[in-house]
Amino acid sequence: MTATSRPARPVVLGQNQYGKAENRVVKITRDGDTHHIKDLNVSVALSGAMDDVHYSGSNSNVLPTDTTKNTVFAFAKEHGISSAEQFGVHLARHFVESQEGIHRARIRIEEYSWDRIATSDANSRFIGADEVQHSFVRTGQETRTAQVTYDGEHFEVLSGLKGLTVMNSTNSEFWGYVKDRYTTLKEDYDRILATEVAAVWRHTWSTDEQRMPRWDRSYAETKKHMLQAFAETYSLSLQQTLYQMGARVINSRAEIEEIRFSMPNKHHFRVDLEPFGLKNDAADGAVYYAADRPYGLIEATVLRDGAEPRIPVDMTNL
Ligand SMILES: O=c1[nH]c(=O)c2[nH]c(=O)[nH]c2[nH]1
Repeated sequence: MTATSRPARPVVLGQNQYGKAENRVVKITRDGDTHHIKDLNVSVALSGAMDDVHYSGSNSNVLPTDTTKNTVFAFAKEHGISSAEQFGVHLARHFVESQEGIHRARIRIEEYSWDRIATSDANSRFIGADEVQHSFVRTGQETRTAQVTYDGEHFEVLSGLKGLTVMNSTNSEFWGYVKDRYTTLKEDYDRILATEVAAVWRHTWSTDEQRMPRWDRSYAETKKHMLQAFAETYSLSLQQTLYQMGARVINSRAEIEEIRFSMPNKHHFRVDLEPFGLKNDAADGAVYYAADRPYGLIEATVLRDGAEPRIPVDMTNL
């Protein structure tokens, strides 16, 4: 070693996890001639005593990712899928409790929903007035999400949705903001407010002993409260609307103590039609240019007072 050479720095392994990502599992349940669809995208991430596989290549603690994939499909068949959250709880518990080397499991799920195709064809097999029992169209609505983490003692369940596009064609203003030498935006006293809501909310439920929420009902109610608050808020900013949506959920749902939103402001600009001698006032029903980018991006967490903020600031992967 020369006087100037330095010893190699010791290197250590940091956070690590592994598993099979994006298992696309579709489960059909037949109720007589009436079929039901559960369409999920399930990602498994496991961690625990995994130093050896990284340092020496010993696989003695490694449950293959292929096995985690098989487990997802086998559980769908053996136990069914009552809700994304329930399925996630079941899988997370299985991986941690069946494998000594696995200490933590995180299951992320996206759920795609389908609507029944309505038809009036007399030859079709109907459920209700005119719904076919086995023909569906993917709804253009939101994607439901769930993330379940289990460490052997506590579960953390984050439910959510993304792609829920909403618009108020009035009852929105934006004025009184800071103006500097670069500000050109005109104050607006009657504008369109539109956004594509992405939200993640954290349940207080964390162990088997306490009663589990009824996941599907909790989801439906949470979405309803968000939508009602969006529709009922006379908005002076998207930030204010976001807060009202979160507050409505926290005040209405005891099982939820934190909710985070990421909401792009889908700008609709009133078109200047003066060159054509046309007035284009909101009050008369205006024509707007729907810009897709750039967009304002409004993000915030709303919590029950005293609750700890635990939903990650960047929730794009949840
Ligand atoms: O609701 C809004 N919030 C803003 O912060 C903002 N900024 C902007 O240019 N338009 C808007 N609208």
